[in-house]
Amino acid sequence: MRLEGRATRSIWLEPDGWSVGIFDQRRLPWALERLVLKTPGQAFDAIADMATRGAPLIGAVAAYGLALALREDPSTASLERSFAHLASARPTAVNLRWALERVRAAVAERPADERAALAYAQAARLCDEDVAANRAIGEAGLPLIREIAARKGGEPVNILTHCNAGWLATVDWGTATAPIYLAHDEGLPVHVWVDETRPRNQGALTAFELAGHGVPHSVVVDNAGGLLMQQGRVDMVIVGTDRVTANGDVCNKIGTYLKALAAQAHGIAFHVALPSSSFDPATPDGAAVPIEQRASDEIRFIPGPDDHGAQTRVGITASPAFNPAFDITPAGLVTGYVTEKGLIRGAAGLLTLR
Ligand SMILES: CSC[C@@H](O)[C@@H](O)C(=O)COP(=O)(O)O
Repeated sequence: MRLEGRATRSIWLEPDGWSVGIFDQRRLPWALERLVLKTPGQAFDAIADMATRGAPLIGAVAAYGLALALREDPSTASLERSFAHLASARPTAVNLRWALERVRAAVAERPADERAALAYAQAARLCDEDVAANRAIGEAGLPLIREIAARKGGEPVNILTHCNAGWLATVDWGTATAPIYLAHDEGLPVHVWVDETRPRNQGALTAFELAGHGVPHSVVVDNAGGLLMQQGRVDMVIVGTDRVTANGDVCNKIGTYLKALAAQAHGIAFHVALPSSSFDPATPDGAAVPIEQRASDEIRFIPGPDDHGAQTRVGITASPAFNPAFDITPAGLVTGYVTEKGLIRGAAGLLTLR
């Protein structure tokens, strides 16, 4: 998407041709800082500390992390060690292991001196595929917005989203945001309710993106969704996902489930956008997904700039806190899965993704 007037992806190779550039998402939306990853350890830290985040982008960073490891040491021992280490950076998004497996499969049977170049090529291919998949997700989701727009005869289509499933969370376009960007580009009136998404406030990233693309939006606190739906001010909900299991259960950022419950209570469509890399047919249902448990300080403190722009944090509570990062929305609450292969209604159709 466009950033500072230029077409920009969320991950790139630096001019040296081998180190990997990403944005430090911990600093957004206050500052646009880039990080340069030169070692697999730096790739691991960027994922674990959430400098980079979002299921597809985590996969892309891990893929390049494995390429960086093979550049240092192309042995099989190094491949397996780095694979295991990078795979442990975060537990929930299935894209992480998927991407690492793609790279490992491309290099494992090849001579050591070819492995780094092959790994870089595979990581680049995976990134290009993600961009194409997200664009296709946009095309598959656009008719949903068109239908509502036609019904509303010129009134804005109000779309609620949770977390950041935008271009910053993928390589480009985003998943949940791709249909929104395409709708906006073709002149449909859209307005996005952006859930703040405590505790990491990924809604601020979504708002940053939407502002950059000129899409009207409002950030709301996570608890506002129920009221907005009750008042008829939400036409559809669309979210991304970290993993959709074989039965169609959806693991996504904590708070997604409550929005799905509210949407069902009010007869509002609840759509999940996903590339096939987020589908995990090997995990039977949501109960089997490892839910990441993050530090309680993420709840107890909020980071941000002070009045002079210096990074600081403020306390919210001195009490113990419990911080599960994801939740499970049962398949029965999902109206449709918006995928690069089209709109899928019903979990059985997900099997076409693998
Ligand atoms: C296209 S991104 C989909 C999901 O990864 C996204 O909604 C989400 O939950 C991200 O969680 P995060 O903890 O910020 O990595």
